[in-house]
Amino acid sequence: MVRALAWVTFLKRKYCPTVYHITCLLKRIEDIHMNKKCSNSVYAPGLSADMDEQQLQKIQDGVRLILEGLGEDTARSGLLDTPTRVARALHEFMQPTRLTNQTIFEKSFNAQCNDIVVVKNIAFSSLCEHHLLPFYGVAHIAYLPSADGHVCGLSKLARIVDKYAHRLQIQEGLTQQIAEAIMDGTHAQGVYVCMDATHTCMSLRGVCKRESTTRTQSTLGVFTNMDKKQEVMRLLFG
Ligand SMILES: Nc1nc2c(ncn2[C@@H]2O[C@H](COP(=O)(O)OP(=O)(O)OP(=O)(O)O)[C@@H](O)[C@H]2O)c(=O)[nH]1
Ligand SMILES: [Zn+2]
Repeated sequence: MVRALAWVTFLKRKYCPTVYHITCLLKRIEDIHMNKKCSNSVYAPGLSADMDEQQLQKIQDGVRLILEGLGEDTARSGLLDTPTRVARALHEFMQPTRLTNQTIFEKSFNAQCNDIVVVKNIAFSSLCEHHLLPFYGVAHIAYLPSADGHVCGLSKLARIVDKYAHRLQIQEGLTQQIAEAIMDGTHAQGVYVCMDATHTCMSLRGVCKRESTTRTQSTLGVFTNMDKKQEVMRLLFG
């Protein structure tokens, strides 16, 4: 290891610019490869790991146009930095972590567990792909671990929720993607995901039904059996 580091230092010193460019190139190839390989990649589709100047510029230009469309003076002091702020906020929202599903579920614990595990009330927020307005609520997750009794860390279920929530979504698709990711990642025998959410596109505009909430569910593996599903519903909702 020490020798390798010394070697890198030597190379950098001697051929610094070339090494630098090769390192960048390799990193870029790795990024492209990771994004292609993992349809499960955490990157929101269309966004690269670090928003480049071009992407930033596009969003900023779009926000400026929206402001103009709203009849605003984009040169007034209060709005000067707004396009940049919105671009950064959107980017932050759409890209919370670089972890792939494989990395999230890398570790498992041999708990000899052959019963249902339930995690309730995992708060999430997402953006409705129809109106680009937030929808937010809680996810409830139940899974029956793999036949060999391995379980995943509880926080990983919340990480998966965040990963898929931080992109443009409809609630049904989000629910399904979370369930499938847990099923694949933990080799579970069954997964049940239920999400309750408020859609601001429905509560604050349009039909303006402030109190309305939407419940979606996805049922995989053994839980598609009615008895098992009822068991899981009892555990989750009493
Ligand atoms: N199924 C589903 N529909 C959603 C979700 N988020 C928003 N919508 C709905 O998407 C629909 C878009 O309908 P459109 O008629 O194309 O758009 P709109 O004219 O803005 O519709 P209104 O909201 O009824 O004013 C609306 O009915 C929204 O309530 C979601 O997560 N799942
Ligand atoms: Zn909407």
